[in-house]
Amino acid sequence: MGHHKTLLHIHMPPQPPQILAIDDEPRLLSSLKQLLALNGYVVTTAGDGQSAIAQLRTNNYDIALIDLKMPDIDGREIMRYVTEQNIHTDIIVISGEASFETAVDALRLGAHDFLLKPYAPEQLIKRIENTLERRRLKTESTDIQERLKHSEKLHRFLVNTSPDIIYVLNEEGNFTFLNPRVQQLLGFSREELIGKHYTSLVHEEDLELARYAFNERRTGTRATRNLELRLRTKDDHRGTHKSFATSAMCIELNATGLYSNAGKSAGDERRLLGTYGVARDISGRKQAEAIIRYQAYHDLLTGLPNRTLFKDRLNMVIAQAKRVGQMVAVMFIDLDRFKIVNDTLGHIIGDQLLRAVGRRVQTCLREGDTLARLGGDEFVVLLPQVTHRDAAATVCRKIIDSLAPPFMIDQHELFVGASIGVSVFPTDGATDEELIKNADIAMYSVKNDTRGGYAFYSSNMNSQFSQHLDLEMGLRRALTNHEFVIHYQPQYDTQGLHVCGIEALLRWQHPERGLLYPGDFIHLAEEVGLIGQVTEWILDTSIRQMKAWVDEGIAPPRIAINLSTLDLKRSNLVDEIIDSLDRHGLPGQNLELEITENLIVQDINMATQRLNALARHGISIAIDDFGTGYSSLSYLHQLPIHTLKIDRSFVQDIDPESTGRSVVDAIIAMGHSLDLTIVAEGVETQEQHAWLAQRECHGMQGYLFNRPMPAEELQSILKTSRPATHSMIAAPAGEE
Ligand SMILES: Nc1nc2c(ncn2[C@@H]2O[C@@H]3COP(=O)(O)O[C@H]4[C@@H](O)[C@H](n5cnc6c(=O)[nH]c(N)nc65)O[C@@H]4COP(=O)(O)O[C@H]3[C@H]2O)c(=O)[nH]1
Repeated sequence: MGHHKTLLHIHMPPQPPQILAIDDEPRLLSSLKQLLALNGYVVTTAGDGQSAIAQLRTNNYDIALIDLKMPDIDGREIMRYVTEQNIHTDIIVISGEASFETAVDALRLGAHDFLLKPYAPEQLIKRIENTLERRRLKTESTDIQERLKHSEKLHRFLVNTSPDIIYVLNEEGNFTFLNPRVQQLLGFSREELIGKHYTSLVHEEDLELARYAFNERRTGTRATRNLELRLRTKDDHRGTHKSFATSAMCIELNATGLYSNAGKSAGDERRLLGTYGVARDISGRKQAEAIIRYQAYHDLLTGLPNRTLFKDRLNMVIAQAKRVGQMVAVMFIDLDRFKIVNDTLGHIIGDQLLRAVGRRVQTCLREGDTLARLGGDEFVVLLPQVTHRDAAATVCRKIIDSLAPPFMIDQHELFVGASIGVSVFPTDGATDEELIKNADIAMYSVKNDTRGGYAFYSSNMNSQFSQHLDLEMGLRRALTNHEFVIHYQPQYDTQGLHVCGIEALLRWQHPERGLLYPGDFIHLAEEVGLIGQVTEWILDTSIRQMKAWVDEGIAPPRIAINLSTLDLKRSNLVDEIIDSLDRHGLPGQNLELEITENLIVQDINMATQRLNALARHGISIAIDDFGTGYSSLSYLHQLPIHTLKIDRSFVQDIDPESTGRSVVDAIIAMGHSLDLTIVAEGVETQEQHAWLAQRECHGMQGYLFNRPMPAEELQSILKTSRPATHSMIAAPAGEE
């Protein structure tokens, strides 16, 4: 802005006034010069009109003293020149003509003063001083005007470029001023709005709120501050602003009354002029708030409502159902094989699966039903209006059917079943908490018996559930409290004389419930993610036990340890086992790992890789429960398998004329042809033993010989038992 110059020159030090004296009489001119110099003025002289004009053109004079009558160019012409050229020199005419006309003429031509010859010197000095004083006042006032202009410009600039809408209303509430921002934010042009009532800009639902605020008359602390309002936007103004509601924009308003004598003394009359207001666009902030609110009420993974929103809706629905006497159903859905997918394929696939499940379940629901995700693989459904239980049952079946076809995720074909528990208001609970809890209990009962399917809550499920919870809590403590023990069951050779193998079987010495068997808790340990630690403990404990026996001079046969389906999927399993063997100084030849067929079939590549790594360390692999699983025999060639264990259900079916015989026959024949060791489980009778011995089954395990027993008991058996000649016996390191 070029105004700085104007502002600056005020502060410059005053210069001595410059005077040009023009007269054709040299004597007069020199005495004039003397007089002025004496009074401190800087004087230039010109003896004729020509040289006077030349001086005026090139120099700045404050004052020119002009004699009207001159031979060449007279005083009048000089004055004309000064006016035409817009020269800022004040002129004092000194004339010998005393006529009134001459004086008026001179003044009309632009002279500032008129002095009649002859004059007293002090008269001239007085006139000069007056003229200078007038000049000074004039410059000062131009400066002030300049400054005012400048500051007004500045304010206009501030108002016009303000990010906020700034407006002024008159006393009636009509717009008299609006800054250009209104057009950018709301789409209305200023011309359109000037003269209109403010209500034309306020969203209709906020009119009441805006009253006395948008047209605020109060001032100071009582005026409107930070009031949130919605303003209307022009219909064709969609998308140009960030507001999510296209027909409204959220603003924050500050407004105050405008009075005529604002800031003046108290006695003066205050006259209302209108309102001055500033409206700030807060749609960005509103949007951020909306996102935060969304996050607080939604599960970000699936975009479904979360527990908070679900409970909110459930409470509303319960209140309504109470009034009209209706039923409400809450379903608790738990995916059956989700954990396995998540543990083995990773959470990225797991997340995708959850989203896909959410989408499928949603297709089974109607508008008005709510599907929410509580976390993990737990979903809940709210059916707000249920006429009878069958309706809820139908939805359950629909959901189960919808989840039956495999999910294709990242080239994995994934099967996830669902267990659903249902609770119904008002019979199964009066509050949101109760209904959700009881649906959860019903879901657990489904999981416990069948897995997959649905069940309605019934009060006797409660005790089962609390037992389940107790068990879960107890299990978490069992490891640290040393409540696990291992029982060992020997395996005998064909004749049943020599111990040729040992199986380690886990027991839980529960502080209240006594000795628990794996069937009671292994599944739970898998579910709550404790199985890894449990396996590690069994491996370490049984390897240590073996080493202790070796050290005592007992040559123990190979020990078999059961792995859970989840164990083989752990990438650190192989290291864990080798570490444990190394730590106790026991060779891999002493160890056998029992795995089930299902595990291998699920991921044959991974199984091959891990089992080969184990086999390289001399560890042998046994297929447990052989014949009960997928029975896909093809994998047997690929894998380093050493032993097949015939499931006890077949062994116990070995009666004359029964089908069990032919199954066992087939398994044994196949084992022989593949050069595998065959061990029969659950041998309880002499007949079974005899029959198996006749078929040359290599090993036998069962109550006929021994039940699983504590280490000390087995130790005495091992001491008396002579090592069998069969290859199943591991040669203790460094012996033979
Ligand atoms: N009826 C009858 N049963 C007999 C006879 N002889 C042995 N048994 C039982 O048959 C089961 C044999 O173990 P499994 O098939 O590997 O089946 C095991 C195994 O799959 C699993 N398991 C046991 N210990 C562990 C372990 O440490 N880790 C893992 N992951 N699973 C284990 O739990 C299952 C059940 O173990 P247990 O209850 O100890 O049951 C054992 C054993 O006590 C008999 O003559 N008649």
